[in-house]
Amino acid sequence: MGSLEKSQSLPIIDITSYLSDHDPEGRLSTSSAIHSACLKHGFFYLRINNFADPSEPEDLTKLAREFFALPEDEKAKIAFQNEDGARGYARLKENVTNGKADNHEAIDFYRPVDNPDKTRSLWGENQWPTVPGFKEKYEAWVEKMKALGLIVMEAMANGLGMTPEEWEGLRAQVDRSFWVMRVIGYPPLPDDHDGFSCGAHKDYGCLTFLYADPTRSALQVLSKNTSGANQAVDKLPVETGAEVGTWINADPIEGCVVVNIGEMWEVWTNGLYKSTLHRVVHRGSNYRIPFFFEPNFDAKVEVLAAARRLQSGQPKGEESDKKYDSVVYGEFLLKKVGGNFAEGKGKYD
Ligand SMILES: N=C(N)NCCCC[C@H](N)C(=O)O
Ligand SMILES: O=C(O)CCC(=O)C(=O)O
Ligand SMILES: [Fe+2]
Repeated sequence: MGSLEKSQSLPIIDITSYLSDHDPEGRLSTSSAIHSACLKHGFFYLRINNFADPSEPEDLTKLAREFFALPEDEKAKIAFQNEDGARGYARLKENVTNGKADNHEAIDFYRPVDNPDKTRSLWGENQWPTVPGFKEKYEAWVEKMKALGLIVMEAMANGLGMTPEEWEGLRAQVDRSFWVMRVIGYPPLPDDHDGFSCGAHKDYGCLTFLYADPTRSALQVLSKNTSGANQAVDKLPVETGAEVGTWINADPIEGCVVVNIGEMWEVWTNGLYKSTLHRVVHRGSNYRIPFFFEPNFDAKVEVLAAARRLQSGQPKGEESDKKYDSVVYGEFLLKKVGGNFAEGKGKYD
């Protein structure tokens, strides 16, 4: 019993077979494990210790600690309101989810754009802390996570039975990923806080790779599969929408990132994969770094034929009905980002 078992209710999948060309069987089983995890949970652990040295994210955490320890007026020098309303620092409780202030502070970075214009939402420039080494170390992490994004996307395409041509088509929607990197500082959530460290939400895009500090029971994932015999759960009520289920802890595992799929995967798979609600109840004081590998800003995301073949039960023939309208990722993102800040506080609300 105990928290380890809770963690293990989400599968642990090793990406090593996709790091070389020499393991076709390993790739097959990795892809099918990811496929099952996406069908069942929308969440899994990805073992990446053969891809990224564990000391790298630890360095990032130290740099984050240095920045967040600065006086508020120093941090305000890179406030998101000074830029495009999205890129930069957001103070404690400035982010809002489901109408309630989130008990965290954060810096958001996005893919740089060709002709920055800070009067357009999302279209400005990243604001980097002056903490020595911050920009270099974080930029190196972005490069790593972008590469990992493409690798996991290919594994997922294989798991869905996409042809090589179909994978090329999907790849072309994510090869200029409009990625987001957040550096989040969580102070301990007080008992009387009306809300969460981060309220229940789905991620917006494609794949989230979360490097998490060791604080346990912080990230909680909504599980609709409550019948698992071994599944230790926190029987907490679910307060958003019509969703029913139980919250399970996704505690960090050494050498792994926590991966979850965003809403664009629901569209691509015609609802076969569900993007899962999650929230954060952080009782400690620490730093977490989610990297969001997202589609290209102008990607037209539409139901994939491979998903419709799977749904019809005839992998070579018939296709199921289309249940999702297509979405331009950047338009979807703009709406989401517009709702992320308290009324009157955001620049473009
Ligand atoms: N790009 C992502 N996923 N950022 C984190 C989203 C946190 C929830 C957000 N405040 C909301 O209300 O949607
Ligand atoms: O900090 C975490 O554990 C998760 C944060 C998260 O869900 C998000 O930023 O989208
Ligand atoms: Fe999230």
